[in-house]
Amino acid sequence: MRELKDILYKVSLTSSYGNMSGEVKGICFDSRKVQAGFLFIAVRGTQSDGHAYIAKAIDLGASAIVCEQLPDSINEKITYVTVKNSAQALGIIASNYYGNPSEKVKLTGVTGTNGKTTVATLLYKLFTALGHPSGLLSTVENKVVKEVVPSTHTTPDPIQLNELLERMVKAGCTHVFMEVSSHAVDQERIAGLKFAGALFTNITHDHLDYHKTFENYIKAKKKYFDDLSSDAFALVNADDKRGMVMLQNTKASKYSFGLKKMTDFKGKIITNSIEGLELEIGGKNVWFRLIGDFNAYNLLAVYGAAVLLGEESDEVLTKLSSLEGAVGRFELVMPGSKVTAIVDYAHTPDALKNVLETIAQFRTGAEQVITVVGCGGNRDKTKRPLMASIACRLSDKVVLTSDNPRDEDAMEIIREMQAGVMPTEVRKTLVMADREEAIKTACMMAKEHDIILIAGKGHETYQEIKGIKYPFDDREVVERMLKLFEN
Ligand SMILES: CC(=O)N[C@H]1[C@@H](OP(=O)(O)OP(=O)(O)OC[C@H]2O[C@@H](n3ccc(=O)[nH]c3=O)[C@H](O)[C@@H]2O)O[C@H](CO)[C@@H](O)[C@@H]1O[C@H](C)C(=O)N[C@@H](C)C(=O)N[C@H](CCC(=O)O)C(=O)O
Ligand SMILES: Nc1ncnc2c1ncn2[C@@H]1O[C@H](COP(=O)(O)OP(=O)(O)OP(=O)(O)O)[C@@H](O)[C@H]1O
Ligand SMILES: N[C@H](CCC[C@H](N)C(=O)O)C(=O)O
Ligand SMILES: [Mg+2]
Repeated sequence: MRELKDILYKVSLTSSYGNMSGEVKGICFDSRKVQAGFLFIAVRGTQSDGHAYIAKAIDLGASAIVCEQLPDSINEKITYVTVKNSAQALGIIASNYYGNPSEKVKLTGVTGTNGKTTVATLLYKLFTALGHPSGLLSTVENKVVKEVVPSTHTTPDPIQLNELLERMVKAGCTHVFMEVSSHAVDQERIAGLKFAGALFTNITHDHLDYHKTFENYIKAKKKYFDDLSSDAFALVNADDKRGMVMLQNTKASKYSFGLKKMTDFKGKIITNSIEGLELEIGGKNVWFRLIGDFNAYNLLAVYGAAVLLGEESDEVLTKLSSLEGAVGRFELVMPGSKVTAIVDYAHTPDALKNVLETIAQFRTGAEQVITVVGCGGNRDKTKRPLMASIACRLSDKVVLTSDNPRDEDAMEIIREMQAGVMPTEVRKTLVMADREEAIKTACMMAKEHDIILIAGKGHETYQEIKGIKYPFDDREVVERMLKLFEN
């Protein structure tokens, strides 16, 4: 039996009314999911305010309410608890409700604009290969040892998150690796979690629709490090302008990695080819299967974290050297075809630039680089002209298309992208809002040895248009089109 007062352990209450020893049958922050005997936590969101649904939650059987402000009319049969920040309270409550699972594993979080999925996935694969039952919480999928649990967010809400962590503990996981998005930090989805370690990959332009300014975006990431405990480690990319800023106010032990400065985990690129990367790392030259300079940073982050988690350096490098990255990241479709087709999840200006610059390093110059790219709807609009501009500067032909338009008009998004196309580059662009047609057109235009980059959706198996997720997989579409034009 779980009593309310136990579930509220470590939550700082500003007031309480009613029975604090009642049994809590479940916890919930969405009134639509409340059942009899549940605790409802009213959270202020971006679209609406959970406080407006307290009465509805009680109608559905909620017996206790956590809120920042009491409703005008109080129901004598219900227990009310007020707190300063109910989103933060929700995190702590969810941890308590599921038995504080993050304290029973070594939980390592990865934050940064790009590279979170790659680093978290590599860590999960590495620790599995090293013989540690592990868990993963990522954009692509969640994993409880080998069991796949579909993912809806980069970082799940606190209830899903702690429920998954509890399942991982029960399945015997000793280590868990998770992505920590800036939205999650800002919305307190990770409040109440105990981290053994935290990693910072980089910060570049993204999510200004949500954070409004780049400074706020940096602050959200930094808060993650500010809140770590003194027995955790914080490992940051020293070559990123904001890497050391992340460490400024943390109580955790401070470490850094990089290619340029003197750091705790320093690497050097020896060879960078379409086959992989050779790095000087941990005093050795090691071959890796990942492609592109940016992946040297991801590999160093993984190596550093593994060593800080107590693994033996040589064994880490041996195992890491045989691993592949995450699906939909620089993924070659039908390798060996006449045309090289790459699907990549680049959905920020920096990621797109990195991927196209990587391609530029490998190309001979005789072939064409054809890029198919769009930008997501209901997301940072200021990325749109920048991404189109980068695509044009670094490609021979560009097909501007749709990503996930969500609630926006697909053509309007493309028009905003076109604002970034210089008059001299207009002749190399085509507009084709239908993503399948856009990929088909790229394949039609491609001659032998040409390179097609399909950017933005990576592993996604849907396209979201006006609230409906239609099945769509870049990898499947390009494979079908390549076969169509093979002969
Ligand atoms: C903008 C954003 O991040 N929104 C997230 C947020 O929802 P919200 O603040 O908009 O919620 P709201 O609709 O205003 O509702 C406020 C409160 O009222 C409650 N409510 C609402 C209606 C009702 O009838 N009853 C009721 O109780 C809601 O349950 C909620 O508690 O909190 C919800 C629960 O945690 C999230 O599902 C939701 O993610 C939306 C769907 C989303 O698309 N988020 C994206 C932007 C996101 O989080 N992305 C990051 C990755 C970004 C990256 O790094 O690239 C991620 O971690 O996935
Ligand atoms: N360290 C890095 N630096 C810059 N770009 C990177 C880095 N790692 C990956 N990328 C680029 O960013 C894309 C997304 O990578 P990944 O999925 O690992 O990032 P993410 O941070 O998890 O993204 P999201 O915020 O959507 O969860 C890749 O497809 C690649 O184009
Ligand atoms: N985590 C990112 C993913 C973007 C993927 C891209 N395909 C898009 O839809 O914009 C976001 O939610 O902003
Ligand atoms: Mg991710």
